Amino acid sequence: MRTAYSVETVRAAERELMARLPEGALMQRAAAGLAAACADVLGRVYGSRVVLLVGSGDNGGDALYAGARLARRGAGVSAVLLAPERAHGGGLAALRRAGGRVVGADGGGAEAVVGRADLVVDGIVGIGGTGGLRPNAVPLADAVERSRAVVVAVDLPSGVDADTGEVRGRALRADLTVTFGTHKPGLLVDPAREYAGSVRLVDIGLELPASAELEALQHADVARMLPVPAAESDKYRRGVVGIAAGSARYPGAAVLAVAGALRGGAGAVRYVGPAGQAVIARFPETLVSDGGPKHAGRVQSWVVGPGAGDDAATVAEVLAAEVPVLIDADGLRLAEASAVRARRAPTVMTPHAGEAAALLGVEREEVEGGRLAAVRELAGRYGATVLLKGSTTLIASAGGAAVRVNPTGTSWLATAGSGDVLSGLAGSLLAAGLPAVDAASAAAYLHGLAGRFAADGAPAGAHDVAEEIAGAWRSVVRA
Ligand SMILES: NC(=O)C1=CN([C@@H]2O[C@H](COP(=O)(O)OP(=O)(O)OC[C@H]3O[C@@H](n4cnc5c(N)ncnc54)[C@H](OP(=O)(O)O)[C@@H]3O)[C@@H](O)[C@H]2O)[C@@H](O)CC1
Ligand SMILES: [K+]
Repeated sequence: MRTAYSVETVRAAERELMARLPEGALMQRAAAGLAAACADVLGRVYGSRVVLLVGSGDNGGDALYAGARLARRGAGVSAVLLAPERAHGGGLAALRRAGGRVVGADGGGAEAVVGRADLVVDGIVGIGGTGGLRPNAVPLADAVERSRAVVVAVDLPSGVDADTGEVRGRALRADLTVTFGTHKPGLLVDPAREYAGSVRLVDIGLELPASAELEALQHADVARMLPVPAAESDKYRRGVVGIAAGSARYPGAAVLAVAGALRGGAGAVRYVGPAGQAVIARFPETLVSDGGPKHAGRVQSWVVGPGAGDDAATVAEVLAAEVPVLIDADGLRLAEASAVRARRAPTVMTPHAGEAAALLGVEREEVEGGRLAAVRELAGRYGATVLLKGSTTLIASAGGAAVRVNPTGTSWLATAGSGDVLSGLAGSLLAAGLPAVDAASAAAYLHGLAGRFAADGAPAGAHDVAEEIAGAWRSVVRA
């Protein structure tokens, strides 16, 4: 499991550690890790041209000490000071001793130096930052974008919000971010994550609490969650998932939700709704019934909503069931908030940004810009586990535990019907007995991998994604 901690927690851990170490030791650890990463990126340090963008705090200090290390190995290092009178004194002295030079930020000279750089180190601001880049950094950011230099961000790309992943204004785009002690939420959540490039974590010895702000599952975590049928399992013990989806107008949504559900580990899939013919033609193993959910027979979980059109009665009927329920797509619009809140069995809601915005009564851009706040707010309001789909899918539970961020997503998944497959898959894992947050996050993980396998560099349809779930499952449990 990869974890991320808030700035406040990082600061507390830093204070505790600093009290036990000689002054400056922590910064030296950070700078050593940063210099090593820069050397890797450069390949050949000797003779390379390195430009440090240095702000007013310790983030700039890290950059200066790392620059000194690179200068001692023969790099030509120039530091651009954005706040000359507040630049880290020790770091500046170290750089000068190593033969580095200092360039003023004003007057255009700095931009010319950036234009000739092989490597730019962004030490403008780290976890002490608020808001986007300040005006005097903007011409430099332009010069960096125009240049062919590789950009390495120190701790965070400057201009992004460490705790929320928001980008309120201009930020510097990095190819690599070297972060210290732990990931910060902004490195895992869009839009900030996109600015970070790849992320390298340098251990500086911080001791962090057990519960993190964010968690990103990895293969081994998902493998532990996935159901394994025992010798004596019958279909009810493996779980039966009910799918109440599709309409005369959208029969395909039912087919795709069933396709996902059949690959999710439940022992059987029941379908109720007007698309029974289409479902059975494609998947003869489905148990199709034409009464409503109440008359469908025993299920251990329900999925309601994909392609449901305006069938509010079915949504209400499903919400009254005392088994875990997943609400998706049209179901999110049709569900009564009070009926969701009144449920005692777990509820999972799977909105994309537009649906989440409608539920919260805000603009879509607000959700996209502040995904972490939006998913937490929805989970709290509905007393549900909420999976907010997107380039970084987030899963929050009502209790306020760590938010999960799915690391396997791919933009190829932004295709019609892909969400229907996901809801069937997650519903199936719920029927198999996974806790709501695990069912939702394991489903997102497998779905993302399946999307990557299906696309493999070329567009793929939602049914292709469903077919690759088995391959994704195998790759997770065999890793
Ligand atoms: N924690 C750890 O374990 C370790 C931390 N280490 C390092 O220290 C870094 C944190 O250092 P830090 O506390 O000095 O803050 P930092 O980010 O350099 O900001 C400095 C000042 O910048 C200003 N400012 C604010 N917003 C701004 C903006 N948008 N654009 C421009 N300027 C802006 C604001 O001052 P203001 O101008 O508002 O008075 C703020 O106080 C951390 O990221 C890591 O690299 C490692 O060395 C070792 C282990
Ligand atoms: K930075």
